Amino acid sequence: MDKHSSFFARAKDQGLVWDGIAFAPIAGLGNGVKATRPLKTGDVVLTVPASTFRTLSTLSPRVVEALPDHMSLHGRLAADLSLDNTPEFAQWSALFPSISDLETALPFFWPKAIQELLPAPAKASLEAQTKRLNRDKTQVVRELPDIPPSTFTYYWMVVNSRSFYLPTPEMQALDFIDRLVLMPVADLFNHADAGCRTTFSPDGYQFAADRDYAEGEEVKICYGDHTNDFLLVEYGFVQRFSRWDKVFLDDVILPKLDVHRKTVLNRRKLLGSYEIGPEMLGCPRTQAVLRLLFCGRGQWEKFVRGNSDGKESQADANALLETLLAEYEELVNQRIETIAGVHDGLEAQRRVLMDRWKQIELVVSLTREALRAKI
Ligand SMILES: C[S@@+](CC[C@H](N)C(=O)[O-])C[C@H]1O[C@@H](n2cnc3c(N)ncnc32)[C@H](O)[C@@H]1O
Repeated sequence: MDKHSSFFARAKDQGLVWDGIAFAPIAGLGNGVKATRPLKTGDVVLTVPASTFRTLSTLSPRVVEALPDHMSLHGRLAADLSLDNTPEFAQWSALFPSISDLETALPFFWPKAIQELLPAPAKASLEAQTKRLNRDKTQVVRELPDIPPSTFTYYWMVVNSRSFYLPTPEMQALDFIDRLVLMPVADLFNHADAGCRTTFSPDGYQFAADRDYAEGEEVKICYGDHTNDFLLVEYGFVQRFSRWDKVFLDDVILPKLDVHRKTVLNRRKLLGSYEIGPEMLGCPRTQAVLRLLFCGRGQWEKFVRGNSDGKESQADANALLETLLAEYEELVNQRIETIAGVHDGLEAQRRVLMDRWKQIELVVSLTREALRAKI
């Protein structure tokens, strides 16, 4: 990190305080944060003053004038970074992943043939992400034509993977997912499913150890209770074990729903995210969609309204779940075989896809076992 010493010196001059941590390359994760001494639970390791935030109130006049207020803050921040040619920004952005890092890691940049092999929930996240990016890009191409679209896309992904949530009154007018702040230095923390306690006050953000850390151990934060499909699309990685991971049956259920059933489910906010697992077998959404596939409409309405506990249809629901799990197991095996045989994309992209499908394979098999033991 020596070549970045002027960036960290400037951050200190601006009032950032860190204690017991240092910033260092972490094998396979880019840069990160390490404990430089044993840390005790509650030790404050980093304080970031609000005066160093990059957010709505710090957008450059050019961006404020050119881009409408109704455009996402995400897009406006990406435009702001695209136009920033200050030496301070050059120091900060020298720590960002390169374009080729992002092109390797983020499914958005993958060849279509490899994107097609993503699990359904990851495909849904990718579709939503692409829609948000394209909406912002259209606006920027029109209003700030000197920003090359590829530069905007790069910074849009940088904002996507490095921003924090800002709960200030001025953010309340924005969509929840758009209440964003960029915090140089704090954006070096990597993700774990449990990590440092982050506390916001009008003075800024504080990061405190959530547990004891040994000297040299990596200190992480939790980006949120995200599934691996979400982490892959938004951040470009999959965790080996995560308490927040979920496996869904969407790949086999969604193709079985006709337009009418999709409309009915959509109206009740029950379309997609049909979770499975050995403990719950099928979550309430899964139980609801299973019944929509075989119950009469009246019986289904009673079930989803909570006017029936569904006991009378449970045996049929279990039988259908078993059939769908068997179908999914076959599809998962096919995906694994296909990924092992394709040459599209990069080895790293195929590897992460394979890892994800192997995780799904395990959950499907454990769920089948648990269901068999029950029926
Ligand atoms: C906010 S940045 C964290 C700092 C980043 N490692 C860097 O070098 O700038 C988020 C990015 O770090 C990487 N990352 C964070 N947590 C990770 C993890 N647990 N496993 C693998 N990569 C991780 C991903 O590339 C992610 O998009």
